[in-house]
Amino acid sequence: MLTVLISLFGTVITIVQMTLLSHIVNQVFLLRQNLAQNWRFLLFLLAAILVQVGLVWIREVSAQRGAMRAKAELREKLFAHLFALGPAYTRDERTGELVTTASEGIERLDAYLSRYLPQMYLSVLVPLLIACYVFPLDWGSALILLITCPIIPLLMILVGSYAEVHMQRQWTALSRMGAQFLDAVQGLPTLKLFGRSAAEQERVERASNGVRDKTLKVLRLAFLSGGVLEFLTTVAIGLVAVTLGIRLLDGGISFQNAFLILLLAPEFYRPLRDLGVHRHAGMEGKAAAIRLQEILRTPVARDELSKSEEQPVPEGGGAGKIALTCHNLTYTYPQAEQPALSDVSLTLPMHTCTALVGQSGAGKSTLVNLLLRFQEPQEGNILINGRARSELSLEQWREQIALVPQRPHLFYGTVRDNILLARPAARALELQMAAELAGAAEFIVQLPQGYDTMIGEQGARLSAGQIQRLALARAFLKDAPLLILDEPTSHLDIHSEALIRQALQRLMQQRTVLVIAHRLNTIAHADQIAVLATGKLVELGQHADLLQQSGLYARLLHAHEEEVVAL
Ligand SMILES: Nc1ncnc2c1ncn2[C@@H]1O[C@H](COP(=O)(O)OP(=O)(O)OP(=O)(O)O)[C@@H](O)[C@H]1O
Repeated sequence: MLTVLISLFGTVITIVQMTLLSHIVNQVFLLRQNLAQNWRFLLFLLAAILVQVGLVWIREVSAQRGAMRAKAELREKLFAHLFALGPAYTRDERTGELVTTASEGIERLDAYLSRYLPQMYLSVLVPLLIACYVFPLDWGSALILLITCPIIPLLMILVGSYAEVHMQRQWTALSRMGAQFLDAVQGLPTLKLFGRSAAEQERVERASNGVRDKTLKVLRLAFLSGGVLEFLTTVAIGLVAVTLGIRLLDGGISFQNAFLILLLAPEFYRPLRDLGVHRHAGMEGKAAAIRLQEILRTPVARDELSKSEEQPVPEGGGAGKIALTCHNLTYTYPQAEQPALSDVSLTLPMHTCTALVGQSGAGKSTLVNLLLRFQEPQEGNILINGRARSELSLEQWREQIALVPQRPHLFYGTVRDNILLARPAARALELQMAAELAGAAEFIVQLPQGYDTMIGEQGARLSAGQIQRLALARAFLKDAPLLILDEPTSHLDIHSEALIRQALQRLMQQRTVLVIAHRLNTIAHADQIAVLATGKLVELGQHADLLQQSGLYARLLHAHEEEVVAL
C-alpha cells in the first residue's frame, strides 16, 4: 500500500516537473527569455527532481524491507504449518518439491506481491491522474489517451490467459525436477548398486530439458507480449503527437500545452508498460502461490485443548497398572482402499515390554504413528494411564513418549545440541549422565572437540552405531515413561549391537516399552508379543504360548530362523 501511495505522489511530482519544464522551454525558446529570467522555475524543477530521487529511494527501500519481512513471515508460516502437519504429511509429499516451494516458490510469490500487485493498482490510478490533468489542457488528447488505454490491458489479458497455463506447467515441471534431483541424490547408493545411475541421470536430464522447453515457451510469450505492448504504446503516443502537431499548426492549442501533453503521454502509458514487465514475474508468482496455498490449506489435526483445559497426566504405578491402551483403532490412509489398521485393541501394562511383529506392510509403523499422534485414527481411541487423547494436549501426550527410531536423524549442530534436542533445559551434568547411560560418552570425549564437535550435514561423520547411541542418549535425557523402539539394533554390526543392547537394557528399566521387532530372535523375552497381519491384531501372548499355537508368529519365527541359517 505504501509503495502505491509513494508512487502516486511520485506521479504528482512528475506532472509538476513536466509542467515546469514545458513552461521553461516555452519561455526560453518561444518568448526568447534567457535562463536567468527563469531561475525560480529552474530552482523548482531542481527541487522536484531531488524529491523524485528521494521518493524512488524511499520506495525501493520500503519495498525491499517489506518484501523481506513478508517472505520471512511466509516462510515461518509455511514451516509452522508443515511442522503442524507432521511427518505423516511430509512422508507422503516429495521432499524436493516441498523444498522448491519453500525456497523458489516464496521468492516468486514475493515478486507477485511486492511488484505485480502494486503495479496493478498503479496502472489504473496513474493514467487516471494524468488524464484528469490533461483534460482541462486539451480534452481531445485526453480522449485519445483514454480510448487507447484499455486496448493494452485487454491484449495483455488475452495473451496472459494463454501464458498462465504455460506458467503453471513450468512451475509443475520445476517442482518435479527438484523432487527428482533430490530423489536421485538421496538414492545414489541404491542407484549405483543396481547400475541404474545412468538411467536416473537421463531421467533428471529429461526433467531438466522439460523445464528448459517450458521456460523458453513462457519467455517467448513474455517477449511477444512485451513487443506488442511496446509497439502499441509507441503508436498511441505517435497518434497523440500527430494530432497535437496538426492542431498546433492550426493554432488550436498553445505550444506550451502541446509540449506538456507530449511529455506526459509516455508517463501515461508507463505504468501499463511496467505492468507488462512485471506480469511475467507476477504470473510465475501466482503459479507458486497456488501450490503454497494448497499446503497452507491442508487441515491440521488441531491440538484441541488450551492450556487451561489441560488435565494432569495421572501418575501410573503399582503392579499390573495399565500404561497405554488402544481401543478398536482403525486408520485408512487418504487415498487407500483398505484400512492400514482395523479394529486394533492392545494394552501395554505398566513397566512391561511388548514386541510388535508382523510382515512388511502389516501396519506396525501406522500403529506407532497413531500412538505418537502424528496421525489421528478415524475410529477408536488411545489412552495413557486412563486419559484419552481428547483429554491431553499434544505437548502433554508427547512428553510421555520417547521414540528411538531405526535410523535417527542428526541435525547440523554440535553433539551437545543434538542430545539436548530431547530436553533443551537439561543441565550439563544431566546431559553427560544421559550420554554415559547410552554408552555414547566414551566416543564423544574422543571426538576433536568433545561435546562441541559439529555433526550432521557438513560436520563430523559418525558411524551408524554412534548415531544410534546419540539417539539413546536423547531418550535417556527425555526420561519419558513410555518408550517406543523401532528395533534400533537391526542394521548394526555385532560390536555396536552388544553396546547398544546393554544401553537398551538400562533404558527399558522402569519404563513401558513397545518394540517394533524386525528380527524375531531378539524378542523371546518380551512380556507379550502382538502379531499384526494386514492391519489386524491376529495374535497376542508370550513367546512360548504363541509358539504352541503354531499360528502366524510360529510361521514367521520359523521363516526367520531359516533366513538366518541361509546367511
Ligand atoms: N502414506 C501412505 N499412504 C497410503 N498407504 C500407506 C501409506 N503408508 C503406508 N501405507 C500402507 O499401509 C499399510 C501399512 O503400512 P505400514 O508402513 O504401517 O507397515 P509396516 O508394518 O510398518 O511395514 P514395514 O515393516 O515394511 O515398515 C501398507 O499396506 C502400506 O502400503
